[in-house]
Amino acid sequence: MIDASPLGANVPCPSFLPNMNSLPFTMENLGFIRQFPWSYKPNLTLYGEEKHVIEELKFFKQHGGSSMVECTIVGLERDMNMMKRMAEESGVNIISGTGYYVDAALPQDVHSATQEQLVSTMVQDITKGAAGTSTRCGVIGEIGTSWPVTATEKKVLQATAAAQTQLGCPVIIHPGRNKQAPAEVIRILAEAGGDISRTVMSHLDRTIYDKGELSEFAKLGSYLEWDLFGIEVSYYEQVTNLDMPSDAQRIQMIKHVLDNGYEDRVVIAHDVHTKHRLMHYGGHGYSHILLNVVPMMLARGISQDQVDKMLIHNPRNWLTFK
Ligand SMILES: CCC(=O)NCCS(=O)(=O)O
Repeated sequence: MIDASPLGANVPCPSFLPNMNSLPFTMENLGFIRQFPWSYKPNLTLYGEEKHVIEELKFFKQHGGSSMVECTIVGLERDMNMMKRMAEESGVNIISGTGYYVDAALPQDVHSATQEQLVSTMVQDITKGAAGTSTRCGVIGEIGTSWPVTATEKKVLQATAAAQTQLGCPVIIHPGRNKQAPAEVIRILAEAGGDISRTVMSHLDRTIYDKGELSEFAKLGSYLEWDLFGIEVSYYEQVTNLDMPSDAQRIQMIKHVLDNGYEDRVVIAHDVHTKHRLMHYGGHGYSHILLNVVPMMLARGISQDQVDKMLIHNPRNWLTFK
């Protein structure tokens, strides 16, 4: 469950629709919302949508889904009690994240905290329970970083590496929107003693567009994640001179790394953080990969064995504490 308002902070309404935020979420406005999802503030929270999220998790389970990694952390309005309820009611395992989102979304107490305090909170969230509950997190992240990485984000990355060293836990990173960002984050984590082989670099869809550069990044040894499956609009509001790839292009990039021997390193996801991607609002929901993407992959020369690695074995290995 997420409030992704930080993603809308610097995204203006389209010039021909300056009052977009006052529009109701209706079928006639759905075209605008799909084109400008981060401009439309009512789209940026899933709070109030619990009933639909639970129904859609049940649908995911009916179609073979069993677990979901839920990366809502400090800065994105995590609610541990709600996630527990959703897991219990839907029957889907929810693996919840601890940690800190991008600098601009963080409360002042995170900026002023010491690295040791951040480590202690993340370790506590995983070993005892998070946010005053007895519900424990199972992963650190997605840790938010910008480009360039800010001082607070560097402190958080160093704290993440220290917590990971203590616990042997999985980590997932949100890189800044620049092709150099993933390697820079890996460098900071590695220098702080982090285990890169147990770290997922997310959002590669909108970060590394070139196959050669992707091959270079893959050599650094992290898991490689394409997690914006289902976003099928090429206009990327966050960086308007970059294209958001289609599912077909995501699959081409994944096939490239699989063909280069990285089949134990690829993971995929939907990163549902807006209303318009829920089935209730005309979106693809949590089952798009299982229902639509896997058949496309198989038709494009990716084997069932490789699909099973991406959907079962690689996530299982990543999520297992060492
Ligand atoms: C809140 C989840 C998130 O940050 N997703 C990535 C969105 S984008 O940076 O790729 O636009």
